[in-house]
Amino acid sequence: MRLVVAADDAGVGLKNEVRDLLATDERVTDVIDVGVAGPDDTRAYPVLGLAAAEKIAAGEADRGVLVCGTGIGVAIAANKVPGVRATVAHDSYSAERSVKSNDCQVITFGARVIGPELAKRIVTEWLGYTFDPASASAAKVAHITDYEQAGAGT
Ligand SMILES: O=C(CO)[C@H](O)COP(=O)(O)O
Repeated sequence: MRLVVAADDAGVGLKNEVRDLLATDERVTDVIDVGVAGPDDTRAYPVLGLAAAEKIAAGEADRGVLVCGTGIGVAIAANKVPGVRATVAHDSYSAERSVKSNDCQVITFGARVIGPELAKRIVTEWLGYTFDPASASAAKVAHITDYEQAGAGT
């Protein structure tokens, strides 16, 4: 699995911890870090959330882990990229359902909300979940995709 990671200055510490963990996971073949590299880079969360989501939309990454202060801003930004589904998930059950129910490719964390050990545990679990396209959830996700592809609001 190819992962993309990104964070703003509020999330960079947690992002780097998660990135380093992912690099040691045998299920992960590649980790693309689109930044920021450190807290001195003050580019705002939408820049990083969009950059990471575009890697997924372009087929360069399979999934992403994004971090900002709350996880909310990067999730909103990532969800603006067609075909990308992102959510904050600070608990194990939500992380599981984000994949199994919603086929989310992106999980986001708030570095001001969740501690690094819990975030890393959730990411480790999250890597093991897959979406079943034959499940009853598939038609529900397809409804969203169909709306998006038809041109939202048109
Ligand atoms: O959490 C954030 C966006 O959801 C970000 O890290 C901080 O945003 P701000 O409160 O607008 O500075």
